[in-house]
Amino acid sequence: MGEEASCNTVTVMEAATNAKQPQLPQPKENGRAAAAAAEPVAEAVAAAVPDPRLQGISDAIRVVPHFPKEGIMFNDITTLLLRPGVFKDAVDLFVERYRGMRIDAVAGIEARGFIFGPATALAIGAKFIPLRKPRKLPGEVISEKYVLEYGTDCLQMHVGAIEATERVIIVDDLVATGGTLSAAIRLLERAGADVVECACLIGLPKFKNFYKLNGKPVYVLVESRESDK
Ligand SMILES: O=P(O)(O)OC[C@H]1O[C@H](OP(=O)(O)OP(=O)(O)O)[C@H](O)[C@@H]1O
Ligand SMILES: Nc1ncnc2[nH]cnc12
Repeated sequence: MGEEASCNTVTVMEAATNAKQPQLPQPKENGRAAAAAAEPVAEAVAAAVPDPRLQGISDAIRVVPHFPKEGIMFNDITTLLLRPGVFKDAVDLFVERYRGMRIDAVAGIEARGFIFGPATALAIGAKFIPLRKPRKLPGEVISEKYVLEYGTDCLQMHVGAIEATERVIIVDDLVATGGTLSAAIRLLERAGADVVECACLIGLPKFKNFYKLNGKPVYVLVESRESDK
C-alpha cells in the first residue's frame, strides 16, 4: 500500500513568464455552476469543495515504479480506462470546462492524448487534430523537436489541419516537464492558431514550478501520486 493521492483538486498551472492570460470561466464544482456573484460566501464555499469525481480519477491511475527506466514513477492511465464511469468523469470535466468557450479545435498528443482528445472534441462540437510522432502522418507536415523526462522526441502536424486564428485546446494525459506541450503549442502557433489552454489529467508536482509552456495556462485535474496503493 502506498500513500493517498497528494492532490485531488482541479488546478490551472501557469508558466512563470506569463505576461497576459485569457479570461477563462471557472470550472463547475460538484456538477453545478459556481454560485452567482450575488452570493459571494456560497461562491467561496463552492470553490473550496473539491469535485468528488477527482478522487475517483486519482485513485484509478496506477503508479508503476521504475518504468520505462529506473527512477521514473510511471502514471498509467490504462487502469482508469478499464472503469467506464471514471473515464467518463475525466472527459466530462474537460467538456464542462471548454463547452461554451468557442473552441474550434482540440489537438491531441500521440499517444495518450488520442484517448481523451477526440471524446472531448465531439462533445464540444470541435474538430480533432492529431499531433503525431515522426513518420506517421502521410501529408505535408510541420515539426517541432522537444526534450522529455526520459529522452528526446518530435511532434508533427499536417499542414492545413488548422486555420489561422482558430481557437484550439491541447489535450494530453500528463504534464511532466512540459516539453511535449510546449512543442505542441509552438506547432499550433506557427500555423497561426490561438492556443487557449492545455488540458491534462495528471500533473507531476516535482515539475510544477518550472513548466515551459510559452505563457499558456495548463488545466490539470489531479497531481500524480508518488507511489501506488
Ligand atoms: O511533460 P513532458 O516531460 O513532455 O512529458 C509528458 C509526455 O510524456 C508522455 O508521453 P511519452 O513521450 O511517454 O509518449 P507516448 O504517449 O507515445 O508513450 C505523456 O503522455 C506526455 O505526452
Ligand atoms: N512519470 C510519467 N508517467 C507517465 N508518463 C510520463 N511522461 C513523462 N513522465 C511520465
